[in-house]
Amino acid sequence: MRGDGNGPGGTRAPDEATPVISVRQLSRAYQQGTTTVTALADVSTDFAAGRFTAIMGPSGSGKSTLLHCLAGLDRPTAGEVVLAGTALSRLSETARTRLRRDRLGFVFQAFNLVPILTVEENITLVERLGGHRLDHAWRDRLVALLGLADRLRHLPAQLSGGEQQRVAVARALVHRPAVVFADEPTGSLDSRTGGAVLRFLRQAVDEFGQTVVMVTHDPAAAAQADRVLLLRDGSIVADLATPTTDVLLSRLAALEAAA
Ligand SMILES: Nc1ncnc2c1ncn2[C@@H]1O[C@H](COP(=O)(O)OP(=O)(O)OP(=O)(O)O)[C@@H](O)[C@H]1O
Repeated sequence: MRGDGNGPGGTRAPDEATPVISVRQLSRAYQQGTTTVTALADVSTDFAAGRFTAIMGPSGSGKSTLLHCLAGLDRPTAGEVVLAGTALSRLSETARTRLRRDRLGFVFQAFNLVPILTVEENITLVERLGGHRLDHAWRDRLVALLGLADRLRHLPAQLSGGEQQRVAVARALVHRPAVVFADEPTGSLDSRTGGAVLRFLRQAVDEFGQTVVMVTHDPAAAAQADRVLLLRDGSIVADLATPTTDVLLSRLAALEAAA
């Protein structure tokens, strides 16, 4: 069942009514020589805790820019992101780095594992970096759920793409982040292994109350989400509740045709 269940390691699921991210009049412009490119134009929305949101849209519509601004990886030109109660614009670069490390989890298309560390060391990297004391029972549960128990001493290069992405997912969830940001998490995987990653993200939301925000080009992946935001030219043009793959395909085709 969606939206209820226990939080990570047995805590209560977060209150769905409380936005974990609030975005107000967010704009991001890039200067390219004498031209200004508007990547985001006056975006306002909220992301409820314990929900799975996908962000879709044609190439260049601003998906990555939005994700990067939400996660404090990029600074907007105007507007504000309040993440887990903290206004990002007020933070120094160091404080934003700390917030990303301590409160957020990231899954990228290219896995981004540390090649010289074992699977176990990659999963617990946050502990080495920040003196974070991890809940080892929760870590072991994640390892088991993601089918990684017999891979812990391997190096990333010894794993398949699907296994590497499952390690990245474990690393993203192990410190119980306020939000997991996933940028094309299935983009480098075939549909079967990508499906396993998506099912696990869905399970993390349903059973552990995790909040997930994912950028994807794949309508079948986005159809796993509770909510899909469609972007065009840096603006949200549709906000859809549990759309099917077919609905997303036709909405995206209409956006491409109108471009
Ligand atoms: N660092 C940058 N410098 C200049 N322009 C940029 C930069 N990053 C993004 N842009 C521009 O901003 C717009 C939005 O880019 P963004 O990468 O957010 O789109 P996207 O929807 O994620 O695209 P894609 O699906 O192709 O990854 C595009 O026109 C892009 O060229």
